[in-house]
Amino acid sequence: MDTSVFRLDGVTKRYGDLVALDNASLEAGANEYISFLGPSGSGKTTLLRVIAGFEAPEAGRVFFNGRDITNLPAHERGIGFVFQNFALFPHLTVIQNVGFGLTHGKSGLSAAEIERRSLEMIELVGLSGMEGRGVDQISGGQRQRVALARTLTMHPKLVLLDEPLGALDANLRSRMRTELRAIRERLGVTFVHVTGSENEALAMGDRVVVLDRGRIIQTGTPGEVYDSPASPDVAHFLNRFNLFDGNLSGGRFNGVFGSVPVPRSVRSDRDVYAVRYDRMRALPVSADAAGPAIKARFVASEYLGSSMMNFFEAEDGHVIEMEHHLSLGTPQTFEARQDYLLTWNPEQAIVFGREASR
Ligand SMILES: Nc1ncnc2c1ncn2[C@@H]1O[C@H](COP(=O)(O)OP(=O)(O)OP(=O)(O)O)[C@@H](O)[C@H]1O
Repeated sequence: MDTSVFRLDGVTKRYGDLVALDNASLEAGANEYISFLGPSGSGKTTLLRVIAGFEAPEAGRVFFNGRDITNLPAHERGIGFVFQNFALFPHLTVIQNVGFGLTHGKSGLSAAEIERRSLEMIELVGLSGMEGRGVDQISGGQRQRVALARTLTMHPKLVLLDEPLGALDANLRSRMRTELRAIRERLGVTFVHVTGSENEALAMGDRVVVLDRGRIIQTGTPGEVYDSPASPDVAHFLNRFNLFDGNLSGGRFNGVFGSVPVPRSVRSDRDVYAVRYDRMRALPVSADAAGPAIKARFVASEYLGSSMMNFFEAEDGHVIEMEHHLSLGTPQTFEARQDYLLTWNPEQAIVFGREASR
């Protein structure tokens, strides 16, 4: 039996010669929160639009609640969609926007029932007291909540969110993240969320789906994707790894940092050595590093709230990032334009290569 809320089977979508989605297959269960992560143009929005029914795929099938909906028009699918720009009706009040789908659709509900459901959703998204305001009299974050409440009043089992937090400032974004998760848990809705931000994808998703050039290149929990990126591209999109080119041969990786034994490696079409930013250590340039080491010049630090990011530049121009979590104690300070020796424990590196063991 098909217990998934939605399932994609080999979906391909082309725009002329461009393959926007290439044989994408994916399944989501009830009450899951899925994030799509990928660089600009990787097909995230296209995937969302195919599920919603705004785009018809050239190949493959789309199932929703066990039913093949590939040829069903968007408005008959019962799938909620929150647009990037919220797409609210500017001349309507908050409550009129929230109740719009029920008032103008085929709900058959009485005006009193529509009002009750709209008020319930307005409360859920934390906008009680603002029902009568025009949507031009509320903030960006509040408009985002109106858009969400408008979708939720229709009681969809699946809600698609296209970069819903992109228009919000950092503070509001992190509050909305928490609220979206809470709403999901209260209503038992499956959310699919498109984001270009690796932080958001890792923070919000029960599962993260990584896209690149129209292909799904990895699906896993945030922990799995973070700890075991499937390819150098995934490691690159996560924006948490220093990546070094080189050569994997006979169980050793030869790179700019020397020749290092590689106990485990991941099969890939190219040889890349990845070290997480928070695994890097800086020693005085005269120190004798026992393992891999690169001489690099300190460029700048950036305070990120819970951690400090330090930027170094190697002699070949490669920028190397080193993160220090402030929970681990006071960060090291570095002298501008001074050289340091950057090193790490090779056990903690992730190595990709053509001759890899798996
Ligand atoms: N209507 C369209 N006509 C032609 N090409 C399109 C159309 N919509 C999208 N594309 C192309 O399809 C590819 C995938 O686009 P899509 O919008 O899905 O990417 P995305 O991952 O959502 O990107 P972003 O993060 O920039 O929004 C891109 O190369 C884009 O230019």
